[in-house]
Amino acid sequence: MTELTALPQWQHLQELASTIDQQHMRDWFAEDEDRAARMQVESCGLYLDFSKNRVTDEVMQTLFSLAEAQGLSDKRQKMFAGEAINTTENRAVLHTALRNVSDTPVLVDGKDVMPEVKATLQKMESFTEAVHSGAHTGYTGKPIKHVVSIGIGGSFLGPKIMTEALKPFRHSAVKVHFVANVDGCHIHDVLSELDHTETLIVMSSKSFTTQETLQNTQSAKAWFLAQGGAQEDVAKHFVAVSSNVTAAVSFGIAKDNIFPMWDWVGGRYSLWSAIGLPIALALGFANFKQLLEGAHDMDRHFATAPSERNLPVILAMLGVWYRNFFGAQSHVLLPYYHYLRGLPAYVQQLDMESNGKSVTQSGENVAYPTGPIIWGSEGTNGQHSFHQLIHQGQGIIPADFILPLNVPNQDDTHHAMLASNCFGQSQALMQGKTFEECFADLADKGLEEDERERLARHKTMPGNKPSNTILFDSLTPHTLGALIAMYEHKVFVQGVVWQLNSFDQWGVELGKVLGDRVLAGIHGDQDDADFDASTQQLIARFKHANAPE
Ligand SMILES: O=P(O)(O)OC[C@H]1O[C@](O)(CO)[C@@H](O)[C@@H]1O
Repeated sequence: MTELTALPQWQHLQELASTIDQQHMRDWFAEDEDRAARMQVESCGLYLDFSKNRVTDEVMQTLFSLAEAQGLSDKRQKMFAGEAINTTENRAVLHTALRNVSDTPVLVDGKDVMPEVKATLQKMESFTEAVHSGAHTGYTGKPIKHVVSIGIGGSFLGPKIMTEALKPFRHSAVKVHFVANVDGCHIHDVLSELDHTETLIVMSSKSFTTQETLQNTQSAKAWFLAQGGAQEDVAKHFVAVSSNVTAAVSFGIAKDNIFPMWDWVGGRYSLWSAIGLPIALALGFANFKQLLEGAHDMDRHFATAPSERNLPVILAMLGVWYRNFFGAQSHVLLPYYHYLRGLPAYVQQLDMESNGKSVTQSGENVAYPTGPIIWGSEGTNGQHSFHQLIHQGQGIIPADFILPLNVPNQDDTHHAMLASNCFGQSQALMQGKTFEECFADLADKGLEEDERERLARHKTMPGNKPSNTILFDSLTPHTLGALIAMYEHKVFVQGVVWQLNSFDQWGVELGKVLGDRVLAGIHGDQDDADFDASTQQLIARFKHANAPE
């Protein structure tokens, strides 16, 4: 395959970028009254206005052509077809099969995986209904009122953030709590509020080897027993989701209480699998199903829409444009909806664990920037904090503004203000305010000319800062499914362009191994000489502070 940077499309984009760097979006809007109408797309309940980007039609066409030159159509087809595109782990990548609500079979190594997927969904549905109806009780016969979901990374962020985002859809029978960190404060705080006879623990770990999740589950079990539960009562209160059924059984989870998943589901793509059980318990299975259906709609859109109308492809290629041709180091997500406040953290794992890589599929060092830093928080809070840097700081930070047009349980006053802030911010980022405008504004302040000039320089807003605006009618499970799947496919497209394997995460392994060794060092089971001088010093301080009196 031709080196990415040697492709004619890449070279052409470089030329276009140097011209566009001299132009201002403000002028484009003034000169081209069709711009906004042309640069908008709507599908799966999501509306995208991408007109406030530093792109022309020619740039967009060249970006789409670059994606094709990198094999987008072929690789997308391979992903949906269950080919082993995760080449370092020799695995298929089939989160799309988990939400395949059609009757189409999906083959992995010649075997249709859909019967297993459907059987697991059925098991989730029956269990959720049994908990909600009170058919599944705790060991004293009391109904389950609290669910504690224990898991980390993809076994935590998806369930937690989807449950939070869909708060208006919550089922009244149970309240779901989440524990991820091995920091004991978290599990202690959650469990200390609960009655063990009414509590169900859902332990979620694809690998069943993750230190944090194993330890938190052990602590939860110790709590359950200390509160008066007996070993034979554990089965009524502990279930697990894992692809490692053998390890789950030897840990002590009853076989019937294990919800399976498969190695072709990546952790950060797993909320659609049984990892979504806490979502179903929190919202009811029908709402979980709607989430899957929304994602499936986005899958169909991604697979079939031409690039010009394809939401994930457009977003991905705009990201490539800024990352590779304008030096953008990060991308900010700005959900203007309190319940969607967790979205930046969700997309952060999705994007940064997928494309935070410097070696191509074939093992060569990349010669261009890859995955950006993803960050952000809910509007309007960010406006009174970090937006300053987006407006007047150096470089560009492309932004996604995300807003539901309708919200539940609110009067219109708040929502109109929220929307006006959202639209006002993207407008300010785009148009800015010139030195001359700022200077004129200071005319009647009674200032000396040089003071007016000095202040106007500080007040000048460069503008020309890019953003997308994503709107939807209201945040239903269906819309949320489509929104999350859109970001998943955006990450996929960027991985294709950058020639990365977006589905492994070797970068997290060394820290785990060394962390285990340090733990052995703390317990005195590992020789000090095995650590560098700094680490020895830190361990010594920790041991000293925790030494028995
Ligand atoms: O579900 P598991 O196997 O416990 O893994 C949890 C998380 O840990 C990671 O492997 C990274 O450490 C993530 O990719 C994953 O989502």
